[in-house]
Amino acid sequence: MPLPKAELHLHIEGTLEPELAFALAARNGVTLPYEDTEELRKAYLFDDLQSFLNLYYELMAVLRTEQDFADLADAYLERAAAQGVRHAEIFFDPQAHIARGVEMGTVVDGLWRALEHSEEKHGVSTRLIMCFLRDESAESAMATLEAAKPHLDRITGVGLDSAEVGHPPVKFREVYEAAAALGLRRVAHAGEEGPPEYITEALDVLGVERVDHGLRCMEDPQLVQRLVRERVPLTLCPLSNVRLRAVRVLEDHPLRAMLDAGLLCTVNSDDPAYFGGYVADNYHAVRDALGLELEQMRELARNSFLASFLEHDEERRARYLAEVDAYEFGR
Ligand SMILES: Nc1ncnc2[nH]cnc12
Ligand SMILES: [Zn+2]
Repeated sequence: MPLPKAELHLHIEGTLEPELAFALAARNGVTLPYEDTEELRKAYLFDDLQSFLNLYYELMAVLRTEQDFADLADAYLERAAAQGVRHAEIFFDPQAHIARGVEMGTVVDGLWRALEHSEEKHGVSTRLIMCFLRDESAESAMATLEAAKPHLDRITGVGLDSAEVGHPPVKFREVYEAAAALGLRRVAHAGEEGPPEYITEALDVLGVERVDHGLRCMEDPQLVQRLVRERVPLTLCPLSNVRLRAVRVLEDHPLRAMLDAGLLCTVNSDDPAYFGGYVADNYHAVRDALGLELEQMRELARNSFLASFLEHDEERRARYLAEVDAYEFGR
């Protein structure tokens, strides 16, 4: 049995495996510019975030109906459960779908079809986090928030993703203020490719409660001190960082140094269909590359529940934490 954990940084569109992409393409009469899954997999060699995003947005063309989104989410939840995930806070990118004529309601209702049965079917509790594309305008983000209003009973929070450099958090100040006024939780990608200043800005201007990635905080010791002091969780994605060349090899990943510094680190998969592993694969990869002790593996799992948006369900959080404490490795 794998170590129980929460996954807090997972783009549902990034779980689109080549086999499902081709199945959905056939179902929807969409032609993909790849002969087969093998040829598609050969395109999974990325130079940076943008080169990945190009393929990520291209493949989304196969997602058209509620059932497509339901199938996508259900496939993820099944895999996640097998990797020990007990709770998943799932990002989705509505603007990327709306741009193709797929409405917000289709996306949310479709995802919900899978999420509403997730506990009984997979033993995984869930939350949905709607991300704004930071390389689109602030006006577009605001219109997206407006379009989400009829669905807010199923959306826990907002996030910020896509191409980071040149799109600082401050661009989305008003949108985040409006989201906060609606009672939505706030997170943002910052410090993946962008500088440490983007992390500070995400905290001070957007009021985020968690930083997605936050990798580059290590360049600024004062920022590290602040993140430790304020117990700001970071949702790290080690295999993603290697594939998108934020770090050269996993052995160079700063995770161990970050834990030693007292940062509240979590390990997540980001876009597992593209980066060579789901969340337990990420845990195992960092354990092997960085020589993490079993107690550090437990710390990562504990952190994932502590950093989750489960506070309206403290009983459940306590149950998950107890499962981590009781977990025996190697059994
Ligand atoms: N790692 C990542 N960074 C920014 N935007 C993304 N969208 C999907 N994955 C992403
Ligand atoms: Zn991400």
